[in-house]
Amino acid sequence: MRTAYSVETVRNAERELMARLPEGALMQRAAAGLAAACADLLGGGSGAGRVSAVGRVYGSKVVVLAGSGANGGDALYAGARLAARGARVWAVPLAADRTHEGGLAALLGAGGRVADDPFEVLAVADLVLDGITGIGGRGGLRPDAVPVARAARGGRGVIVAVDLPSGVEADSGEVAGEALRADATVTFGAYKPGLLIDPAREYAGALRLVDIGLGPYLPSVPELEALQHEDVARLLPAPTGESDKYRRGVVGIVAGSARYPGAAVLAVAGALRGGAGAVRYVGPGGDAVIAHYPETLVHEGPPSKAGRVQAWAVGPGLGDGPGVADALASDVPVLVDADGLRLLDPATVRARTAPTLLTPHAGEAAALLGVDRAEVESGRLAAVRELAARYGATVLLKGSTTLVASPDQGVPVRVNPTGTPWLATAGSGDVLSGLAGSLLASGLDPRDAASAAAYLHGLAGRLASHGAPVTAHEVAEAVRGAWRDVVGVRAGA
Ligand SMILES: NC(=O)C1=CN([C@@H]2O[C@H](COP(=O)(O)OP(=O)(O)OC[C@H]3O[C@@H](n4cnc5c(N)ncnc54)[C@H](O)[C@@H]3O)[C@@H](O)[C@H]2O)[C@@H](O)CC1
Ligand SMILES: Nc1ncnc2c1ncn2[C@@H]1O[C@H](COP(=O)(O)OP(=O)(O)O)[C@@H](O)[C@H]1O
Ligand SMILES: [K+]
Repeated sequence: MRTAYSVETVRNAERELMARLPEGALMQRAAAGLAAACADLLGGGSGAGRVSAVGRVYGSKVVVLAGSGANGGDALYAGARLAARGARVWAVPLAADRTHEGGLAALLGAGGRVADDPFEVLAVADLVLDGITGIGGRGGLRPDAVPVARAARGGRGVIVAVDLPSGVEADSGEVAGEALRADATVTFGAYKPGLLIDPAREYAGALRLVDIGLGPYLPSVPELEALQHEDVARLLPAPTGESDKYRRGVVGIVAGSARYPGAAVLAVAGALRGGAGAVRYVGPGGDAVIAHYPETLVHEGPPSKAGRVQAWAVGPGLGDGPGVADALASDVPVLVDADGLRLLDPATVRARTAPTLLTPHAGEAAALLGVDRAEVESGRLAAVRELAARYGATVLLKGSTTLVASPDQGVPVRVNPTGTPWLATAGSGDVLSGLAGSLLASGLDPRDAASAAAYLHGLAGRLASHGAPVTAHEVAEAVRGAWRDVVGVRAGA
């Protein structure tokens, strides 16, 4: 599990740890880890967007952009370490009289210099350390930092953000104004939410975490968590000798309409790959569904007359078709997506006795919240939390970063680490609905079902795409490969 902690939590932990260490020790740990990561990148270490051409630290040209806080201190001390290994290092202090004194002295003592002309050195730098702001930064870059940041980006050097790319909001992932896009970010003690959530995540490049000993002082519950293969493997259902199709769970799919018949097929395609023992389709698209998947049980509806299911997934391509209210009136978990989300009444959802899972994209989330789509996209974390609270439901917010929030207090939001922008293709959300509904039917709680489905769906997207366009149907077909990859089954086994 990868975890992320808010600025306040990180600062509290740092305070406790610092009280037990000699003055300045923590900054030295950070600087040592940062310098090691830079040496790796200068040596051609991969992972970052740009790769340094110099091949070694000795003789390389390094520029340190130093803001007025401790973030600048980290960068300057790391610069000093690189200078001691033979790099030519220039400092560019951005707040002349408030530069970290100890850091600057260390850099000058190791043979580094203050740049006479920042733009001249940025043009030739092999590596630029962005120490303008870290967790103390507020708002985008200040105007005086903007030309320097642009020159850094315009040069050929690898840009390494210290703790965070300067200009991004650590707690929310928002970017209010201009920020410095990095090739790699070396972060200290813990990931911050902004490093994992777009738009800020886009600015961070490859992530590296430097352990500065904060672990024992961080609370057990983070603000944000990202499942990894082993976490998802533990969640996925596996049939046993006792299993039969009903015990494995039956998922009901309410999707498709005369206008969108394909949505029924795609939602069923996802559901069939999701671990339920049977898929029951309810709606007008039964013929198309059977033509593609004869293993589906079909019924014209309404859902309450279609037979017992352990969970419903309602909404993809439904248009104004019926079925949402009927499914919501049931006593089993219900996933509501797409057209099912229109006019969804919070009171109806809150009154349900079984869990509800909503899966909006940014446009649907914006409509539910009564705000602009851009507001949701720039503040995903706040939007998903607000929706979960308002509806008393688990919410999976789709998009470039997929987030899953629980309505319960003190439960970390999950951020999905898999996926590819190639998933932005018509119908891929329908596949996700079916997949998540199937996992709900097989007994996962809504938060686990949503995050495991997003994980598999994102991985399937990557496997099916391999860097080329992919269709929703192919994503569904690749789910089995993703599942095997997650549970560690090798081909041929
Ligand atoms: N607290 C600790 O124990 C440790 C902190 N560390 C470093 O310290 C950083 C936090 O240091 P600080 O609290 O001094 O804060 P920062 O260095 O992140 O930034 C604060 C300074 O930046 C200025 N500033 C704020 N917003 C700005 C903007 N938009 N544009 C330009 N300047 C802006 C402020 O006026 C202030 O002087 C961390 O991110 C990390 O890099 C590390 O050394 C590890 C240990
Ligand atoms: N830029 C992106 N990067 C990664 N994944 C994306 C991006 N845009 C969309 N997706 C994913 O693609 C799927 C699209 O779903 P949705 O918006 O419901 O489309 P549709 O209604 O056509 O099925 C979701 O899983 C979403 O998270
Ligand atoms: K920074």
